[in-house]
Amino acid sequence: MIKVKICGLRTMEDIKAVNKYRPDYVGFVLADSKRKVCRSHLKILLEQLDKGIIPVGVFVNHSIHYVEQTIGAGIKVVQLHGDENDKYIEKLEELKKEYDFEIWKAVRLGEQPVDMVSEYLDSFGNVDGFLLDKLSNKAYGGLGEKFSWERYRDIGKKYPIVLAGGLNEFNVMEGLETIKPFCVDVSSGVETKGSKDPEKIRRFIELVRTGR
Ligand SMILES: O=C(O)c1ccccc1N[C@@H]1O[C@H](COP(=O)(O)O)[C@@H](O)[C@H]1O
Repeated sequence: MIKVKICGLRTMEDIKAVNKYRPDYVGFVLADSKRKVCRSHLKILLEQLDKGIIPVGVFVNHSIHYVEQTIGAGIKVVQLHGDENDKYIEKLEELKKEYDFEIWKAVRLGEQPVDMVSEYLDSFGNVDGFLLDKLSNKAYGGLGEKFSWERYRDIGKKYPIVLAGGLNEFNVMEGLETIKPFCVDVSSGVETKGSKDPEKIRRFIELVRTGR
């Protein structure tokens, strides 16, 4: 079954909604953003999160030390959404001797040639997933903008892909069909006036799981 990640949780109300509708993953943004949570607040939210839901930390060019401490706080997937390179990821992988976690590298797509993107993905060796998002000069992510799925449709066949960027209940089925990811990731598309909307979360998860 396709996995679902709901990203950008900030409040106890958000936690209650995901505990009720049960996505596979939830994301907490540790980077500068209107959705940023600090680590002490993250720990409080994680205490209330259903243990069957996997918590993902979204990092942008953080130090390895900071990421390690956040894994220590209970994060199970490290989503690298900045300019982290293969050397950075090699160092992070060292921590797998001590902690049980996955690494997802975000790749932000604009107009880059498909071959170049493939080469770039190959340079990362052992990451557990590639998260495809829209490239923008406004922010590293969370903008609710989609990239050209058609242009990159062959990438999904070769790599474990998390599809992100501008997903919502009206376009996610087309995204699944075109990119064939193992997981879809949504933040802006399940918000109303800047806050997570439990009803949109429910509809998004139900649609991905049942096709209706
Ligand atoms: O959500 C943010 O504010 C954010 C900030 C910095 C890096 C990544 C961020 N979010 C990630 O962006 C994608 C797409 O989100 P959207 O659905 O288009 O709003 C998603 O992976 C979020 O985890």
